[in-house]
Amino acid sequence: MVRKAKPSRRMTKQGPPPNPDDSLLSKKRKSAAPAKSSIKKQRVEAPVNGSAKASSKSAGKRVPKARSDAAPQIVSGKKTQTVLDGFEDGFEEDGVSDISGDAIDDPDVMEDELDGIEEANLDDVSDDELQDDADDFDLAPSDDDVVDSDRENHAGVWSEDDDSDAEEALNAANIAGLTQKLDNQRAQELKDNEAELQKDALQTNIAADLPLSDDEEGQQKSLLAPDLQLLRTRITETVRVLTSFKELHDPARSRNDYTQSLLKDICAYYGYSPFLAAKLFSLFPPQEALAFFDSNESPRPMVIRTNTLRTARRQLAQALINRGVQLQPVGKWSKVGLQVFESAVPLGATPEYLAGHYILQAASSFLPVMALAPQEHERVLDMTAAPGGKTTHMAALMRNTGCIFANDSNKDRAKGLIGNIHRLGVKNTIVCNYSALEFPKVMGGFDRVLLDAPCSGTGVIAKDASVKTNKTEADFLRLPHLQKQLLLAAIDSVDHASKTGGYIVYSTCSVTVEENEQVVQYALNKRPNVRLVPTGLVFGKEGFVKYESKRFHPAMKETRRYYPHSYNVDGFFVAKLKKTGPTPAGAVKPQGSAEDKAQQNNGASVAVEESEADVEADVEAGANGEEDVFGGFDDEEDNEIIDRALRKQMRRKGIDPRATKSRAVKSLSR
Ligand SMILES: C[S@@+](CC[C@H](N)C(=O)[O-])C[C@H]1O[C@@H](n2cnc3c(N)ncnc32)[C@H](O)[C@@H]1O
Repeated sequence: MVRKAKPSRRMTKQGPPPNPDDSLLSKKRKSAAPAKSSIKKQRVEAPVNGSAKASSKSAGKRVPKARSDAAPQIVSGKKTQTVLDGFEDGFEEDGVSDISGDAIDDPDVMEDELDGIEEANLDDVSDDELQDDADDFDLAPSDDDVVDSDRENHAGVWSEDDDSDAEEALNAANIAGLTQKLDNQRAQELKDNEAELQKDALQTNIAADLPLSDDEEGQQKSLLAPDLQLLRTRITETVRVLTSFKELHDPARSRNDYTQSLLKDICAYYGYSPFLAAKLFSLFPPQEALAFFDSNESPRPMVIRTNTLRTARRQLAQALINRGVQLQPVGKWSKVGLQVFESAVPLGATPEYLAGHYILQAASSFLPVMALAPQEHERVLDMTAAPGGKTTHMAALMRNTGCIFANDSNKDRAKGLIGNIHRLGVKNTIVCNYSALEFPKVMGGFDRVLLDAPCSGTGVIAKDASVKTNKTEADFLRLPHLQKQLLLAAIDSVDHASKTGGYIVYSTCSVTVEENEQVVQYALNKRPNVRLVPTGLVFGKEGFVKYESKRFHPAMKETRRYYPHSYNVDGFFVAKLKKTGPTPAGAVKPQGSAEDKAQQNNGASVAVEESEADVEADVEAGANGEEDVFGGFDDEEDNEIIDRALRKQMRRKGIDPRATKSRAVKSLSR
């Protein structure tokens, strides 16, 4: 009987959350230096079973690293049992396509490995048999498995032929040498610790930036190390006051006063620019904001998506378990995700990886594709597709039928896209290399379009800490402008009369309102022939209908927001739109479409049906007596601000602002 240990926060399944609480407020901050992403680093120490420490140690013993190419075998009965627990609640029905003969015959599938995996079907094996199998493989490494380098080295020195004097002398010399070595090591450690403390103190720069009370100053002078602790305590205390302001505030200080000093502390503690700290802080109540900042200091769990064109999740799980990977289904909401807790092998280089049985993909990246729900035999456009995580997911859902156009404007990134398409055995996809802005002209009439837009990345700060400092006001003008234009292009590329679809999904890995609700609202205003519909996703927070002075369409609550502190996934936004009528006059028509031909033949404009969303928006606008209830979408004004921001940014990047605008835009959006 295997008892399950209470999982740590990092190992909890991704999905519907525990509420953020104070326990989340005690993580050490991470500097804004770009995070290096390596598989090793992403490894989560928490085990599937037992305490984190004990398990990671024993796993290290049980699974020698050099065994990545070893023949599949069950390494530990305990581990197998644990994963079976996961299978019970998470693997009931994979709902995946059978592995078609085609897929297996594909020359780039490793036949041997597939055979092995087919044999490892858990359905066919009883629990007892599994336990028996597991017992055959002892947890302790056998003599054959482990090369004891110490034993080899000492053999010459301590052989039975040595005479005892020489042995003693050698022993003494050995001990002296060892002692010296340990002393040196210790001295070096002390030096390193000192340097680390100094560095921390420099990074926080507290003394220079913040006015401190006499008490705090006294404490600060005594040692540099407690600075962070002091700062943390003050942050927690200020949040406490802001949360129960009436009861706890000092009458001499206003709410704004508290908020400003809290923001300063947040910048110092976590390393954000004041601009971004304020922007992100404004999205949440103070306590939740802190949980958000904290969660950006630790990585999200590593997740892989089963490629159901090649295998089934249960089979993949078994194959990886046999290689010493500890994993579990990502949560009930996904039938293809596996969360990896620890791996004895590099997950980007296993035979299963090379054979395209899975792709390393963040859990939240599943969500836009699940919302789009592409159907078999449809014609689908992925406007910004590289490196293809979502394209290949769509191909799997469509069981390699129909046709996907996978487009990306960046040629280099498109190479990665092509690589993934080949590795994963995708056969229904055409890769193209246009600016997606051109798309309705290049081709239209799609059943569904995915726009996974380029964005500021404020949802993935845990992966790329440089976002903390390198995003400026100009980025939050330039990016939303591009996103708005791209979304219009996406809408115009869809066939409103599609028998099976007519849907557009807009997503970003950013949490800012400017890049999400505001972009969707702009599209609702400009395209009365679309309306927001439910995403069909079983978890996620509602999009804002109200943010600061802005008011959005009530249907904006159908959009979904994802936060690292709420669901332990990357920050994400997903909106789903249904096209209800033809593209309005004046908008670019899909080339070759009936509307395009009609326009070219008659020079006449096509009538626009008024959508529900539009009528509602008009009614609301009228009721408020305002011209534009949502405000802030004045194109001319927008363009002027963006031009100015672009010129400024170009000068900073050393580009001549007198260069043509289109060239400048191109160079900056690269
Ligand atoms: C968020 S990434 C897409 C990730 C991709 N959907 C996936 O799941 O692997 C955004 C992509 O948009 C591309 N991009 C940026 N501007 C574009 C444009 N105007 N037209 C087409 N692609 C663009 C970038 O090269 C980048 O690959």
